[in-house]
Amino acid sequence: MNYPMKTLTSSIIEDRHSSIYIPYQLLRYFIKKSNSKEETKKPTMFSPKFYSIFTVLIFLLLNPSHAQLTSTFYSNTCPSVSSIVRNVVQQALQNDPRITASLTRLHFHDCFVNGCDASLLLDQGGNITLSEKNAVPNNNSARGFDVVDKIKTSVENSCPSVVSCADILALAAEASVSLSGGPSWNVLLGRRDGLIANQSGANTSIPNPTESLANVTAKFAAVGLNTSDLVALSGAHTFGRGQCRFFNQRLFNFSGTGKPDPTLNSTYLATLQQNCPQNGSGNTLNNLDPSSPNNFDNNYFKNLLKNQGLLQTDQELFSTNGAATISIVNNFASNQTAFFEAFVQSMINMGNISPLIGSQGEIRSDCKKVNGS
Ligand code: HEM
Ligand SMILES: [Ca+2]
Repeated sequence: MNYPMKTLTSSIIEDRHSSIYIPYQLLRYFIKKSNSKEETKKPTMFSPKFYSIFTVLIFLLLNPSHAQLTSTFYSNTCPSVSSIVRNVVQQALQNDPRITASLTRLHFHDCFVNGCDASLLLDQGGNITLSEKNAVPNNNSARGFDVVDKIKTSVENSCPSVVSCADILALAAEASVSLSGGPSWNVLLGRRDGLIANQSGANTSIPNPTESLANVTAKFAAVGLNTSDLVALSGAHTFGRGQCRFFNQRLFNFSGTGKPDPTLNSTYLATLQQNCPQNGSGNTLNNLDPSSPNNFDNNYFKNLLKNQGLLQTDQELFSTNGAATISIVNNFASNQTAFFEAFVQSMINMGNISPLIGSQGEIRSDCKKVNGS
């Protein structure tokens, strides 16, 4: 399935956050000024008006801050990058049914910290004193780094020093979703790799699974994502696993009540209590979507309607009184196409979080370390 980009030009320049908003307003000002005069002469060469418009246009062309990610970024330098990435993910999937989920999560954990700059992939050592890999949300949890390295090697073999690790994470997420039965889309590319990691940023910016909907919403808002993005992207919990330690606070003594979380379906609760006994290993794995654990579909939302969300933050999307997220969950539960379309748009939104572009950062040759270190 392909999702054509919306009529971009008008929406982009009307968008106050767009880097070309200010020059656009300037241009409007000059046009208004010229229209307000009784006789509207066309600007001729060497007239002051011509220079004003000319200056604005030159500014637009030269201002690097309006450069953006594009789906054609590697069409000349690495035209088959998408299929190279896809092939390696497909290979890995043959031995590990979970890998597509794990790779999708890596892009999320990268983008929420310093933007989508592959900061997550840097190993601790040398100038990297505190890696993101060792941050609480990632340590003994984030996985798939070995497959990212395989993808990078395969891409470097065809197109050395051209494709960033940040773009590889975005491409791997798309390949993962579509190989698991979800939508396909044109990934926007042109990100460059950062030179630093931000462990404390990872600890604070990535939502944790026991916080309130208000908190999670605020953490999404902090990176420019709204409530619809939150619900759509949470739908990624349609595949992959969660360890007991991330939700066992719900099972026996929820918030000091001495009882389980009341928004847990009783049959589902019994299964989870059995799989995650008190004083058992917190590392035992559970399917995030018990109804279709490896398929990218809208069952995640159907589960929420039945009080079968695994994480507290999952169930909160549907069970928080009066929340704006409830109607979105209902819509996605009843309409998989609506979910897929929203998911694609929100993945693009997430992939656009403060990318490094132009001459910022670098193209790492090894995703685990900054070049020359
Ligand atoms: C809304 C806030 C979110 C919270 C609190 C959250 C939390 C978690 C937690 C605790 C796990 C289990 C990790 C483990 O047991 O090791 C998990 C797994 C996962 N998350 Fe999220 N997540 C959120 C949003 C997202 C988003 C936006 C995506 C992607 C777009 C995503 C994709 C995944 C995937 C695919 C897995 C399974 C990974 C695997 O099996 O390796 N999550 N998440
Ligand atoms: Ca599923």
